[in-house]
Amino acid sequence: MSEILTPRESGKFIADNSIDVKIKRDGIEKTAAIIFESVKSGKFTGKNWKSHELHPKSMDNKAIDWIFFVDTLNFSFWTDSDENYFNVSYKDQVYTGYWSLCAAVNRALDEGIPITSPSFYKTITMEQLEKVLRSNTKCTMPLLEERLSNLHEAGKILVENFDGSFANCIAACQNSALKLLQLVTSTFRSYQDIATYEGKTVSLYKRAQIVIADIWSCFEGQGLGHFHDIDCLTMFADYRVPQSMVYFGIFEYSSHLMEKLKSNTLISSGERQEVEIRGCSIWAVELILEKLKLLAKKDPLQKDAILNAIIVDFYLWDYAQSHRQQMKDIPIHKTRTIYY
Ligand SMILES: Nc1nc2c(c(CN[C@H]3C=C[C@H](O)[C@@H]3O)cn2[C@@H]2O[C@H](COP(=O)(O)O)[C@@H](O)[C@H]2O)c(=O)[nH]1
Repeated sequence: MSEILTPRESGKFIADNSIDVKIKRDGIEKTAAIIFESVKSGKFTGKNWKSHELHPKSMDNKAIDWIFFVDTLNFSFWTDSDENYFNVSYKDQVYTGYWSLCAAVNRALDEGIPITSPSFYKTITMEQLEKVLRSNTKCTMPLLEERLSNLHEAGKILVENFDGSFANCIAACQNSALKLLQLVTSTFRSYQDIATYEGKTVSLYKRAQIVIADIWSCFEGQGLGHFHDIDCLTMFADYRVPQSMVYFGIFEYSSHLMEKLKSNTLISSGERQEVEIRGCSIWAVELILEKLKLLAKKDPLQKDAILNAIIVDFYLWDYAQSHRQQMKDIPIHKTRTIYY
């Protein structure tokens, strides 16, 4: 296999050659200014991750195994029609999408099921997984078979090679995010999120990067969550952030692509248009970050603000979650995949 471009190199290469997705300079400038104001006002910080009621609050191995379990299943929650949506009730709240996965995991733990322990999920049965992920509706989370095999693969490797916890994978990487990224993507097949574009092998590594970002967020950059090179990560190329990209005027889709998305046409994993949406997401966040850093440099009070692709990504993702109504006419791309 030809040399694999890093996610950042992949983002630039794809954006430079993209046909159906254009990145708009003025959208970049405007969004950087909006995010900067939000960071400046303290409304948006890296602490948002931990403030969510479903995310772990402790900074220990239990939290690490929770995060790795969730991120091993953190993909493809969209359903082909709204009435088929599954949802999970937990502590008097109803959750959908990514949050329904988190709610289901916490519900299972409350029920005494050690769902996040690799020694448990390495041999989990489909029946047990269906019970853990059960929905209020008759619908199940998509790709259950793939979720089961991801868990069997990850559980087996962690028990046999890392003494039963993902914490030992982190400990083997001398606080380097890059080393941990390389370990995760070379050890767990389900995290090998790469594609071919214009003859080159590009990497998006969405779940491998978000698991590191989630641990960094949960540990507030300390202890096992301290990564001296955390800024080497890019954003996490999923199907939700592109909605924000269109909303903020950063992305302009060709009419051909927009018609395809609006007609709910499935795009297969690795297809050119899918890779362009994901690669341009990565590059657009890099361009926003570059502007953000310039704004912070000019503002003495903000010169020490924590600014990286993670913060920009979380802002855009959380914005899409809290502005569903405003974004309801912006279609997501529908690719059924285990990678995001
Ligand atoms: N780029 C990016 N993609 C993210 C997340 C998250 C979890 N974010 C929380 C954790 C920390 C942040 O502060 C957020 O509170 C999930 N996803 C992806 O979204 C999709 C699910 O969407 P929906 O069907 O609407 O739930 C699916 O591909 C999933 O893999 C993120 O942060 N960034």
